Amino acid sequence: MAGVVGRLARRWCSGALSSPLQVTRFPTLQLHLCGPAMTASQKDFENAMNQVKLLKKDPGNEVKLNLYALYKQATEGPCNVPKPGVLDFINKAKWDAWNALGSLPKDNARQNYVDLVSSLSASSESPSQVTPAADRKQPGGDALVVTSQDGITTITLNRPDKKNALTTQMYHDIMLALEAASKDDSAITVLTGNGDYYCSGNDLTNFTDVPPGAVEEKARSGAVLLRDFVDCFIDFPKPLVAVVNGPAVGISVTILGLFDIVYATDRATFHTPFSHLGQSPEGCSSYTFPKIMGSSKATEMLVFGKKLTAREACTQGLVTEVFPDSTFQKEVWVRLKAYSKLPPNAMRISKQVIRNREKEKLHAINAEESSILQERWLSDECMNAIVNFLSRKAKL
Ligand SMILES: CCCCCCCCCCC/C=C/C(=O)SCCNC(=O)CCNC(=O)[C@H](O)C(C)(C)COP(=O)(O)OP(=O)(O)OC[C@H]1O[C@@H](n2cnc3c(N)ncnc32)[C@H](O)[C@@H]1OP(=O)(O)O
Repeated sequence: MAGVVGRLARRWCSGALSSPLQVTRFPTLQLHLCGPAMTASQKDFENAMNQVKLLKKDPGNEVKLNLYALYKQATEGPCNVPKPGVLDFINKAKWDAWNALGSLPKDNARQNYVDLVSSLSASSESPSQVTPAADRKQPGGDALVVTSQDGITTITLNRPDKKNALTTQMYHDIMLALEAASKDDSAITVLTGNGDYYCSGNDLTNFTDVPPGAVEEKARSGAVLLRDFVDCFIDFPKPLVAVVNGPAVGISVTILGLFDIVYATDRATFHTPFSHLGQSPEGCSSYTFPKIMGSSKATEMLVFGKKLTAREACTQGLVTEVFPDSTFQKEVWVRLKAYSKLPPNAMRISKQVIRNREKEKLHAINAEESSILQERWLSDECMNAIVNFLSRKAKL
């Protein structure tokens, strides 16, 4: 369903469909500063277009028409195309909605569009009231959605139909998103997932389509990608929070040791089945996990693939706090919004004080783990496990 809504949302945003309602707009920091008379900026508008992609509920045809009409009015001005024929129902409905806006100025239409999207976001169950950062590059389609509001930049894994498995493109995009978040004016950065999973780890199809004779090169470039990816987490300068909205597998679990806070729904599980996959730990977990939970508990997870419940992971110190699934989103975002109002420089510096003395060591561990994994990817154990998954013979 989310995928369908997302696809529809893209169509509206590209002007194919569309929208208005008078609603209370959700104020951004920028608009607070500018005062109430300001209208939405182009950036707010583009943010709102991105936000539509994250709506979990289909808002219904009337709202879609409103969105369409406001989008057209904001970008092209008053309706300027011939009225479609009476039997061309869909285009006529769209034309009527746009035409009904009359001579509404573009600025007002833009503002109304932002207001409407804000009201839809607030009433949906997704991380509430976050507005996408329009200036962020979001390549690779919508598999990654970056949003920014209230001092929080949120990076959302958005492949719910694939349990948010990470494609190579997504690794690159997450690095770009972290790079941008490290420099933007947000105080806190969040990683979360859309749908019932947080993340099912590395997309195992990353191992397919390797031309004969190119396996070693693929493993080498994979190890470079992994190392660069994990380095970005080691070096990330602001408080980094994982909002674990469901089960987590593989690399999405191991890198949690590099986050500053991990909030989890009680539905989440934490699973690192590396031996089952013929692989070995990454994300600095060979160091962070024993440090966090002691070496025998870390061995149960990383060597024997023991799956932890959210509460077990919290007891072991991997998770900061567990929330009932029914109130998870609400409680977590209220908490994070409060934290995001703390002085950002103080938070950055305190994070540095806590983390910096470990950085060099973590980079060395990351390099070592990546190099070991490069060898593992070439092993029969690993290749068999991937073939078994892809041929639907084995799941975790
Ligand atoms: C040499 C090349 C290197 C490339 C680049 C490397 C970059 C760095 C790599 C870092 C190392 C990382 C290691 C890990 O993360 S190990 C963990 C890998 N993950 C898994 O093994 C999970 C596999 N998935 C499952 O076991 C199950 O899908 C799961 C238990 C997660 C859910 O089961 P459920 O029954 O609820 O749902 P489905 O299986 O039906 O899943 C729905 C669809 O999603 C697809 N899916 C899910 N997870 C993955 C995945 N990890 N990779 C690819 N596809 C995945 C699944 O196939 C279904 O798809 P279809 O609907 O099309 O069948």
